[in-house]
Amino acid sequence: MGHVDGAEVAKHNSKNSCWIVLDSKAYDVTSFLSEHPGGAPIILKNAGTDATEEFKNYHPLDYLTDYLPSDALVGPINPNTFGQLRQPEKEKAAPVSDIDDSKEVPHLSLCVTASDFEKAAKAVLPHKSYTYASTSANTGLSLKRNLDDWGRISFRPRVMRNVGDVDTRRRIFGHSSPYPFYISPMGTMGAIHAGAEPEMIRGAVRKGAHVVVSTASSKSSEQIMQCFVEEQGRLKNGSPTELFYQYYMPVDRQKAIQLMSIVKSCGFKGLWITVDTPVLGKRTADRYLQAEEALAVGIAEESTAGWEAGGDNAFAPAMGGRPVQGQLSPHTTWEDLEWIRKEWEGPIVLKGVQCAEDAKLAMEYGCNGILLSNHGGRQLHTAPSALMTLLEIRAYCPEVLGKLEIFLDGGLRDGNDVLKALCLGATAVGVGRPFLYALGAYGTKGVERCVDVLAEELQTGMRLLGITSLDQCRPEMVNASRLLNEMWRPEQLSIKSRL
Ligand code: HEM
Ligand SMILES: Cc1cc2nc3c(=O)[nH]c(=O)nc-3n(C[C@H](O)[C@H](O)[C@H](O)COP(=O)(O)O)c2cc1C
Repeated sequence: MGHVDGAEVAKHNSKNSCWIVLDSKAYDVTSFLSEHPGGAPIILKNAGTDATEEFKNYHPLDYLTDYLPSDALVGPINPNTFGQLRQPEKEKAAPVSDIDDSKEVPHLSLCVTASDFEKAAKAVLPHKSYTYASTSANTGLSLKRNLDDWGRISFRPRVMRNVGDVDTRRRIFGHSSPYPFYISPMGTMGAIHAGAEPEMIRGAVRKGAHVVVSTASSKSSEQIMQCFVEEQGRLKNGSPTELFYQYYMPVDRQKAIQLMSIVKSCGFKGLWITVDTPVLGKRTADRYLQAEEALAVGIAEESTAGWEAGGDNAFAPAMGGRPVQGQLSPHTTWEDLEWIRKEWEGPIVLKGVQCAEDAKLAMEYGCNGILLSNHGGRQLHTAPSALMTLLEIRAYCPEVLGKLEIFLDGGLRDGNDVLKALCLGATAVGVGRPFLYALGAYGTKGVERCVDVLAEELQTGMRLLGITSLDQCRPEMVNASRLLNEMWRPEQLSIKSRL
């Protein structure tokens, strides 16, 4: 294949003919524009340029062979002609290359609650990145409910209990952590901080918090695990942090098995299969942004193309808000757990269980844990909060609580609230956005601070509640009447036996 000159590539910079240089090779991506899960505008802005560095912020180079048809390759770039390429536009929705000094980020000490990190992130992140992190489904009611429900349960504290020393340790599948909370899986951290997942992991390891790593990460599983091992090495393997893997099942069975074997060989301690995303929810803020971007580069008609509305393989890891071909299948069923179990011997958690019936099924299918979650309010409109689902489980299939490890996530912004979940039978709680915002605004230091903020609230909360270890959490320490009043009730009370 002959070499191509930069000047030739530079000419192909429109939606009618769009070439781009990635990893020193020119590609004709004209027909791929409408299929790109991250949207056509971002590629068009980089048409005729060398976009390798920006590309690597979002995805591994393997994607070029995985997702582009082989005839898209035009040829390697003539090495002396890089200077002839178009120069990328200065002002674009790029991931933060570092903290942007021109914008004011509050001093880290001013982040006193977990919610404060959002304000800081909003101040420094590019609009697109902040939108990606903060967006939620439809009218935003699922997200709002997640945030509100923690406050709708109150404590019933005991006094005079000698609470001088408190122990906040908890185990997840036998792996001890200093805290009963962990960092939830979130995709595309490269859009939030140039250090991406490794930056997040470093903060977690320094504090001993467990992390669930997303399939949709900006870095490969191997890179993430390598960073983990290096950071552990720096701390003489003294950190209790372990990494678990959040699994979006690829449609292609071979790829699904291959991914699982990578996860296994990397040494992740458990598989958290996301089951609330057969298709992507309607991410409203992302949609506005896509429409604006498309209008700005004059391709409004592409923005309503079929690939946006969903299809057989509909799934997009968050930011683009578009379905990704070949990713999670809407055809997944409970029976799939049978072959998954053959391939994966370690703990399996179903992430995204939202009613008592499914909690019971998860137990019957041999799962080791369930994560009660509505994906941070990013999927189904008016989905139940995790607390609501937990109350349902207590009412209709309490046997699940003794058999499975129970995790909750969504809207937790105060360490005290973790205690409410534990009193009602949870093992631990996942925290998402606060850590992402902390990463975006302050990198590793922000992640560490976010752990400290939650941990301090938790410790104080335990003392004020009158307990010194988490084993002492009991249902009678909380008043959940308000949520119980609104809990789902079967039309016929015999449902309990049918669950
Ligand atoms: C031309 C070859 C390209 C291919 C094959 C490709 C492929 C993909 C795929 C498969 C995704 C889905 C997300 C995932 O699975 O991780 C994605 C998302 C994305 N891509 Fe690309 N991409 C290309 C070029 C680019 C370029 C040049 C940029 C930026 C300069 C870019 C920026 C993005 C962004 C921002 C997302 C959204 C990330 C998310 O939603 O999580 N892509 N791309
Ligand atoms: C920006 C962002 C990206 C996410 N990416 C994923 C993902 O790749 N896989 C997944 O299972 N859940 C993902 N989630 C959902 C989280 O794992 C978690 O369920 C949710 O964020 C918890 O709610 P919180 O952000 O209010 O704490 C994502 C959430 C956010 C905010």
